[in-house]
Amino acid sequence: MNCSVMAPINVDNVNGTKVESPAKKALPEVETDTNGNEHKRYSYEMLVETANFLLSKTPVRPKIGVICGSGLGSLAETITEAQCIPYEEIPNFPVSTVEGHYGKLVFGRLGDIPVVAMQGRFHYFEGYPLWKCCLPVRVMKLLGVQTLIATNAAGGLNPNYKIGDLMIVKDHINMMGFAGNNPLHGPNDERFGPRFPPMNKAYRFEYRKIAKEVAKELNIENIVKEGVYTCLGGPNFETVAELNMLKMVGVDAVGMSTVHEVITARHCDMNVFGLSLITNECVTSYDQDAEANHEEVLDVGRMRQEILRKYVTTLVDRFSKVMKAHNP
Ligand SMILES: O=P(O)(O)O[C@H]1O[C@H](CO)[C@@H](O)[C@H]1O
Ligand SMILES: Nc1nc2[nH]cnc2c(=O)[nH]1
Repeated sequence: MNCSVMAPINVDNVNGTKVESPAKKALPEVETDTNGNEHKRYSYEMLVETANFLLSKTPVRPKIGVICGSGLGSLAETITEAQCIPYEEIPNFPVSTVEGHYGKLVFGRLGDIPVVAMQGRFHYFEGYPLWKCCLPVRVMKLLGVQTLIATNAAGGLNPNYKIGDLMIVKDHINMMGFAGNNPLHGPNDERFGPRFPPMNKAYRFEYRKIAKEVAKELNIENIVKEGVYTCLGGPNFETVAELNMLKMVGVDAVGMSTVHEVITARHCDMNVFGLSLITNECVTSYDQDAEANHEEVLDVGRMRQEILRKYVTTLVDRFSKVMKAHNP
């Protein structure tokens, strides 16, 4: 057998000289996506520059970050003492291209709690590699954010879900990851997290419990469900056969985001809460006439904006109490 021996990572060799990590040498500077667009890989130092830029623009030191899903940008309008920074002005940041995503970072307070909200996220179907879609999550980490609340609009696959329901994300299935597309693909930077992060506790149990209690307090428990989310690459909505396959493997709601953001957040040890707004019913039979469309997604976001604002503001308050209890 002809075995080649790999150089060990960052250890002295027998001659006492430093051996370089092969991973460091393999770092591709530029990645070309399937549309032929080039995306320059960022370094840790570039994200520190981004975070420092943001810290120089605002006195807010957020501990909780919120990602507003499609049509859910109004969540950020509840933020008081708000300072908005358009993505175009932020060094190294991508820009939003989807209707219903404004493309601003909003710093301020939800209740008493200092927060930062992404009014607009980045999706794979816009042409961004997954690692670039998740760049803001790492920037949030560098800003001091400990808890990420990721919201999204999603199609309801579970037959018990109705349009306008809210789904606490219990878990996800990383369908794109099955095909090798993962935001952590490529060289690992240990300053963010480990090479092989666990993912079995992706959505914090304590937060899910609180979210169910708060739903009762706010008298919205009849519309609050809990289930499994999956993200597909999009931008097309799913075929009947695809949806039936996803149903069989235990998916309750389908979208085109969130999973990679949550993986990135867990990799850098942020606590995560996920919330889906069920904006449309997934069509799982050839007899149904309905067709999914983005206008309906945005309309349902508008319809639920008041409830969502109240729910998320209360959750931020409760989560911050838990955070203080853990880190007095
Ligand atoms: O996941 P968010 O950003 O909420 O948006 C969801 O809604 C859009 C489709 O209407 C897709 O972008 C899908 O991902
Ligand atoms: N993939 C997908 N994303 C959505 N976002 C909102 N609704 C849907 C849906 O039905 N499917």
